[in-house]
Amino acid sequence: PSKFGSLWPLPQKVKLSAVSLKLTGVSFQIADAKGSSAGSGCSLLQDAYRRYYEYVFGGAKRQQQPGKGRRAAGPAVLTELQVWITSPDPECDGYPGVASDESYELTVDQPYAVLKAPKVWGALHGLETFSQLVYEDEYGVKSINSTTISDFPRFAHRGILLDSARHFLPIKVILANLETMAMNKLNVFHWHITDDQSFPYLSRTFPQLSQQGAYHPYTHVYTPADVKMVVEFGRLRGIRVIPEFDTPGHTQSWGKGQTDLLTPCYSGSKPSGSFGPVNPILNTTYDFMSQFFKEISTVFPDAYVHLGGDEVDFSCWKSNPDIQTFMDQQGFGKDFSKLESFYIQKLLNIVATTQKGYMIWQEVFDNGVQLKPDAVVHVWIGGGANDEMGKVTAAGYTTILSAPWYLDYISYAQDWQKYYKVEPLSFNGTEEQKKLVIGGEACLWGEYVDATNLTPRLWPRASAVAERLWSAADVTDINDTFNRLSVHRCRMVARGIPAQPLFSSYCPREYK
Ligand SMILES: CC(=O)N[C@H]1NC[C@H](CO)[C@H](O)[C@@H]1O
Repeated sequence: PSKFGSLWPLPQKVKLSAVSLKLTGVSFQIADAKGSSAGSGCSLLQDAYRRYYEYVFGGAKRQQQPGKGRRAAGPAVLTELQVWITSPDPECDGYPGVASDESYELTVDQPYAVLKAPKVWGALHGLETFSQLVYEDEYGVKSINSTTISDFPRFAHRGILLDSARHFLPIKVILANLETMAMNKLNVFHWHITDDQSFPYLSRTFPQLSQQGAYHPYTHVYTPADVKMVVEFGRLRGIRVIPEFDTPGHTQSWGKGQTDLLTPCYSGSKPSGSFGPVNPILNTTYDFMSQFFKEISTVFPDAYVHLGGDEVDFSCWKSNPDIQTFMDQQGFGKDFSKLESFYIQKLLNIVATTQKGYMIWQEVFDNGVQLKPDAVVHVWIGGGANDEMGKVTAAGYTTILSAPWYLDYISYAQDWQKYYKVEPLSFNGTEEQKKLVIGGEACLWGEYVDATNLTPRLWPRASAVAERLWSAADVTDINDTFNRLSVHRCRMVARGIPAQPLFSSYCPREYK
């Protein structure tokens, strides 16, 4: 077993002792400390206390009395975890953001434990850590060792991308994923909500988009109420919900409901009947995008929206005579990346007027688009990602890394180890450049993933990314990690998450 018990991700500073304290469901409670700036009106914390009480004691089906079984000499009992929010503004009713303070300090001692955090976001992480310190003996009696922990994340942006366009993901699965993210201290849900295959987002302004573009207009859509539920469920767990509406490529489904939006492709002098990327030469395109992203800015409260911009295929633009004429007028010659940049530039300006920051896939940067200083460039292309990290940060842009963490690629054996061994700052650059890397995301694209296999394919492989993004850079001992991750995986299983096994072994409480 690991010297750090089963803590995952590993906190920055941990001092575990051998002094064990008993705790029983009947005599233990989680409560607001007297001096806390968050009182009983802070429903985010009250909700979390109940959730974590359930995690610690809920699983104990067996009746438990303190002192049953091996009689310890006068076992010390832990009766309370006191939660103390120290900042005058606990941010109870706020939303997490890239600058949120997620730090906490946890001291477990007799007769009670104290969890101190400037904001509720750190308290949520401290509650998860506390729940991970509790262990039970063969009689089901719970214990915790006296401990002092001081913790904070190495990176601010620690995300999971899910793709609800290649396969529709039922809300239940999305919420379960948010719950599991919280168990791993991940704090960004990148919702790749639309793509070529389907448009499941029900827009109030343009209802025909899902009416025509969803796999099915009633059973395979996300209503405004569904979106609100995902956003609030995430907020209560300190998780940002960043939607991605990917354009100008990956937009076939948009054209079903918005008929003049996509570029008509030509074969010879006639339209072929197929369509390509968003048509960048029509004013109606930008009128539509203005209204659409205005709505998005009101439905999703996060300060950022992801605008995509990946994998734009130029062949359709090349075939269209009106596009040709436009290219000539603009003096773009045959360089279609200039046309892509023309479109993206106008889109970024539209989104900027909605007071949102934006994230974009790296091609937008690679194609020389003028970005706002707070733009976030998302590095995803495999092979050469280190060079790309160097280039993007040298240009002064905030950057997140996904390239080595495409979890939709599966293989035999323990591939989590290669995700774990990634060092996001291993590229050549100055300290200044390294500071621009705010974190990363594990991506589970949906071509081969739906509700039947999402969770076991994502967990515990994504847990490896979670520790890489939370813990100190020098946490690299793969053997200690294997032991901790094995226990962590069984804890997720015990909490009802069908996380797949690392290797041959067993869990005290198997999935059922
Ligand atoms: C940014 C990005 O990754 N774009 C595409 N690249 C390949 C992926 C599958 O691995 C998805 O198809 C995704 O839509």
